[in-house]
Formats: sequence, C-alpha cells, structure tokens
Amino acid sequence: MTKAPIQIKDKVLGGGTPLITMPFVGKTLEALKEECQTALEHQPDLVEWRADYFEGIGEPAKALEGLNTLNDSLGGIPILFTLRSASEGGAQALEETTRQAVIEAVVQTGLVSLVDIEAASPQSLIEPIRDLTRNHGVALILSNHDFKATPEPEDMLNRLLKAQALGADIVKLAVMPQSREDVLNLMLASVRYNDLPDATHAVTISMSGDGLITRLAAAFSHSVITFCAGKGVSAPGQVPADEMRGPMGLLARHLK
Ligand SMILES: O=C1C[C@@](O)(C(=O)O)C[C@@H](O)[C@@H]1O
Repeated sequence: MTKAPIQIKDKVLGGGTPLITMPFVGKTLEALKEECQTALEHQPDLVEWRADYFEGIGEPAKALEGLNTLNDSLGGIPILFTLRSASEGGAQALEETTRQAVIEAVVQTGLVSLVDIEAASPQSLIEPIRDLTRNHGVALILSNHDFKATPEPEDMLNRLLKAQALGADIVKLAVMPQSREDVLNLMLASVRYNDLPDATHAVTISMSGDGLITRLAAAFSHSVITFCAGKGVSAPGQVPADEMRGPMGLLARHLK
C-alpha cells in the first residue's frame, strides 16, 4: 500500500488506529461552547464541526465567529469542518456559491485541519476547494452518503474510486443498512478498496444500530476515522467515545 499516514497536529491519520471524531451540532455559540466542554471531558482525537447546524452559517463572518469560538475552547483538538449540503443530509439548504464562500473563508484561516465536501458536488466547487486545501495543508475528504439504503458492493467501490479520482486525500462513504448483509457488504467494499495498490485513506460507515460494528471495527475494514456521539449525534448509530475505546483498542492490539 502506497499511502502515507497524514499528520494532523499530534494525531496520525492512517496509522492503524482510527481517529475517534466527535461531531458538534450546536445551533448557537452557547451550544458550541457546551460541546467544547464535552469534548474536553472525553478527549476525542478530532472534532467535526457540522456547521450546517449553526444558525447564520451562510455569512462568512458568522462562520468565522463560530470557528474562533471552537479554536479558543478546544485546547488544540484538531477540527474537521463540514458544511453538509442539504441533498446529502445537511441541516439547512444554502446556495452552492454561498457554501463555497464559507468553506473557502474557513480554510483560509488555517484553523481547520480537515474539510469534508460531497464528492457529488459540482466540479466548479470541488476544484477550487481542492486547490485551496492543498495550499493550506488541509486534508480534503470527499464524501458520499445514502441515508436510505446500501448500494451494491461494486457501486460502493466505484463511489470510493470516483472520490479518489476527484483528488480526495481521504474518500468517505456512509450508507444505511437494510439488513446485516448490507453491513457486511459495506465492510467488503471498504476492504476491497483498501486492497487496491493505489488506494488512498478511506472512511466507511454503515449507519444505525446494525451498522455499529463498522464504527467499532473501523480498524478491521481500514476506515481511518470513526464518528462517536458527543453532546448530540449527527447520524444514527453513533455511541459515546468512552464506550468505543475498549473494543477499538482490543482490535487494534490484535489486528495484523
Ligand atoms: O458523513 C459523516 C458520517 C456520519 O454521517 C456518520 O454516520 O457518522 C456523521 C457525519 O457527521 C459525518 O459528516
């Protein structure tokens, strides 16, 4: 495998132990501050700011206010910035140009370590953001979501490959299982992707209770980030960081 681990402040992404990531879904500065408190108590490896939940996020100045609050209150925990589009589960609908302006303003601050955008975004949004993240040393996640079903394994593999071809540092797929077989298929697609000689880092998730095993066994399916619950959750199936550490550590110690 050719991919080099990515250093994110004092954390190593892709070094064998998946990074536990706590999503923040606060609507106000006060709510974000409370989420920072939760993060300080439970020490996830990363925090994901799901900025689509934040009121007024469409104004870059408001976004920077939120970001500065996080940066001041997180004691150095690295930040993944996600302004999820409404079409892939985002909490509010924004014009594509507005979304782009906010993401660009945030990347330029140098205060975020990773950014997640949807692989299905128009090329006119992906390319400039990809160039900007490269220039600022920010890791780019290109993501895919299906909140209803789990595509066929071949289709899932193709989605990961498409995200890679678009220039992702990390490719991501989150899908909803309708059966236990779907959960296994997601893991199979993830393992097959990682077995490709030029694969990059991947994050693969089967959501809901049935898919929880994919969060706990992220190391097994070569998924480099696993999302936990914080003060709230951003997707079904997330559980508290403290409960994940035991099973995750056990796996990490025994996997080849
Ligand atoms: O896309 C993802 C994955 C996720 O949907 C999950 O299932 O844990 C949670 C989201 O916050 C994140 O942006």
